[in-house]
Amino acid sequence: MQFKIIPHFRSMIWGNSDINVIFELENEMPIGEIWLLSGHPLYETKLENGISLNEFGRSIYDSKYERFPILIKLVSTKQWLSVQVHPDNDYANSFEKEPWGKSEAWYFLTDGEFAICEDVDKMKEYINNGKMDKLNEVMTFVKVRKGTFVNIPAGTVHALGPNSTVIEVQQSSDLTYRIYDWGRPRETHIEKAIQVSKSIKISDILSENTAGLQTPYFTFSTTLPEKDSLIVEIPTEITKDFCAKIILKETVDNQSDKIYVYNFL
Ligand SMILES: O=P(O)(O)OC[C@H]1O[C@@H](O)[C@@H](O)[C@@H](O)[C@@H]1O
Repeated sequence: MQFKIIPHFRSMIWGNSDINVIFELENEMPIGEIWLLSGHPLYETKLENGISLNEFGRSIYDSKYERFPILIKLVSTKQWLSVQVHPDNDYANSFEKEPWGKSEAWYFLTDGEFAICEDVDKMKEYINNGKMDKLNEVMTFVKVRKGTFVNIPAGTVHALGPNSTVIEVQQSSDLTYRIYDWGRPRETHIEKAIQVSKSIKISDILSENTAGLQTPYFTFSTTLPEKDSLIVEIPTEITKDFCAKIILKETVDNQSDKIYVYNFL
């Protein structure tokens, strides 16, 4: 059985107006995110048959989760996103009354760029000395090729770069603590960010020339699982009818123009 999921478009200051053109959208602001699959209260996606994702989820896992446990977006950029960090489960439970933190991972559909901070103590020094506009000095900048996977565990200080389009899989959370927004006037959340930031090495999160990656929360891959599983299938080419599909306990042929998310229940 397969169910198409109706996508939802979110404008972002750093978004990519090419997406507005592809989907023939009239929004004045560029679209930055297409929410492909979400049970999050900010936007709950519906399946093609009118059922909400959470309703569908409950028919599978009963009341084990308060909402569908993963959230999948297409993120497309023209500018840098903020330098930011996400909390882990413990912090989100204790201080945000949220069921989950936000570990995430990206698959680059285009060549692109991102940055992370490998030395959080140094970042704190810069923040304490008011050197916010020099934070780029404590970031490691990485250019990547189309087809690269990047894991961003909660606590990683990161920024997705301009002219990058990624499929982003994450725990179902919208908790983002911004540290620096490149001079744009949006709110920052420095105190919380400092509490949750961890030093992470590039070599531990970059997966080039691999079939995918596994996190404690999901598997994200160019290949299908060996055993029957609940699978989300995502196309790698963006066309007007671009959408994710849920595939339920069915043997599907591995297709080279699709990527898959599974092992998330
Ligand atoms: O705070 P801004 O720059 O708008 O970025 C917010 C976005 O950041 C990305 O890294 C992802 O975590 C997205 O899920 C999130 O919505």
